[in-house]
Amino acid sequence: MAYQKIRVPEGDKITLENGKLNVPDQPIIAFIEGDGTGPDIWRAAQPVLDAAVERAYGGRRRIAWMEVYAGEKANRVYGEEVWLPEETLEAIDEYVIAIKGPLTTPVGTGIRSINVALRQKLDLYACVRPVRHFTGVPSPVRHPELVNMVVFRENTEDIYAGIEWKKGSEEVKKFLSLLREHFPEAYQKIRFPETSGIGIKPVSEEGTKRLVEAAIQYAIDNDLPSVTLVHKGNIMKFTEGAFRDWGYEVARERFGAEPLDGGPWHVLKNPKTGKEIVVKDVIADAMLQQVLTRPAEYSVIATLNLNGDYLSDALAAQVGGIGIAPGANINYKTGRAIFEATHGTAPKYAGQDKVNPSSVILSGEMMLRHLGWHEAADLIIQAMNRTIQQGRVTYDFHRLLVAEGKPATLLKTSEFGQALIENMG
Ligand SMILES: NC(=O)C1=CN([C@@H]2O[C@H](COP(=O)(O)OP(=O)(O)OC[C@H]3O[C@@H](n4cnc5c(N)ncnc54)[C@H](OP(=O)(O)O)[C@@H]3O)[C@@H](O)[C@H]2O)C=CC1
Ligand SMILES: O=C(O)CCC(=O)C(=O)O
Ligand SMILES: [Mg+2]
Repeated sequence: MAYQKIRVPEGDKITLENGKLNVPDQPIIAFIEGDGTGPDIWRAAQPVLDAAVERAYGGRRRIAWMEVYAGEKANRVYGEEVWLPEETLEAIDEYVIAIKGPLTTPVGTGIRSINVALRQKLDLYACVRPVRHFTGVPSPVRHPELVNMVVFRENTEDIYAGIEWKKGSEEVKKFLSLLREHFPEAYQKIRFPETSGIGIKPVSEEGTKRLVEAAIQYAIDNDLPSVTLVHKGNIMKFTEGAFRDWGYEVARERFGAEPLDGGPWHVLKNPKTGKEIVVKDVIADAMLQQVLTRPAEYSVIATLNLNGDYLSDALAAQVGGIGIAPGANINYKTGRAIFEATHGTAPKYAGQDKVNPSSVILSGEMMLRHLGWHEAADLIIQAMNRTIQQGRVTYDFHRLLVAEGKPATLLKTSEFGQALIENMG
């Protein structure tokens, strides 16, 4: 396809065959630099990913990076108020895999999230956020090494669908009159109808089942002991409660799980190892304390969009903070994916070459594994371990290490990237 502003580099397309990726030696991979600190971290991350590929494959493989635009940079390239150009979506769709920096979303006004729009428009239904501790990373908890979880956050529905109307708007008036006419009892429950904004929370059986299926399959493929469905189903019975019920249903229907001691927990046999995998559920508020008090009991977590957003930042804090929290948005049926850090644009640090690039680098590490380039991914993990153990860290870890009276060398974003490259292989 011919693009207006996107320059397609020399290289080959990743293709999809029966849902499996076909990765050439010089794959074209799209990237979005991001807003705020996005350019700082991407400038540090790209050389690290390139060095890992170069060292793992001795020049036989190379990523051909293709910049695509979204957010503030799209305004500069395409003109004002162009936040997510159609050709950005087309290019990611055509080239299958992308990695991105964070993009700004204003609070209470202005455009809706471009991050969320990318996930929804490309139907990247699973937001996968692994949370693990690297030895030497400072943490506010006493045993961060017990935190080893992977959050599967539903990525396309829930209140992130963006169906909401402002207080006093024509839309809200129309909606309230519809409610008053057809659902008078429900209407009575709205405490202050004249001054309410209204939001809608769609949660579907299809959306839930494909997400929980991906989470259980991940537990099978990675020989993990449990999948926990996290919901607020006591209060929101037909959305979050249904999520739990559909989750157990897919465990039974798709994986042959059976109720454990009469239910509601289930157990299934991992077809690859013969070991048991427990599928359990925990109510979301209790889960936020459980992950602090009994983290070793949780492994894979499957949850709805908002719960997953909260939980992934809270879990990241336990292993050093969102500066080291990677993620991926994946459609497991097609293999299409956008890799991105869990954190946002951290605008107060923009342009200072200061923040931690680990989240986006580890998102790149996830991307390399998704491509099947495990040797390059392993080099990144090895370099991360070495560099952190040398106490060479960015401001976020440095301030915690200093507070603990531990030795540490303060590095800039770019210097941390260089240290990783030095420590590779
Ligand atoms: N996927 C995406 O693109 C996301 C975008 N956003 C957007 O980002 C903007 C800012 O959101 P905000 O709520 O401030 O959250 P951020 O995640 O941007 O920042 C919150 C705090 O987290 C810490 N932090 C963030 N990134 C890093 C990093 N790379 N290294 C070290 N520490 C880091 C900083 O803590 P400290 O102050 O303690 O140093 C920072 O002040 C909003 O517009 C929001 O919508 C938010 C989340 C995800
Ligand atoms: O899109 C945004 O601005 C925030 C998204 C977010 O917090 C997340 O995906 O974790
Ligand atoms: Mg978030």
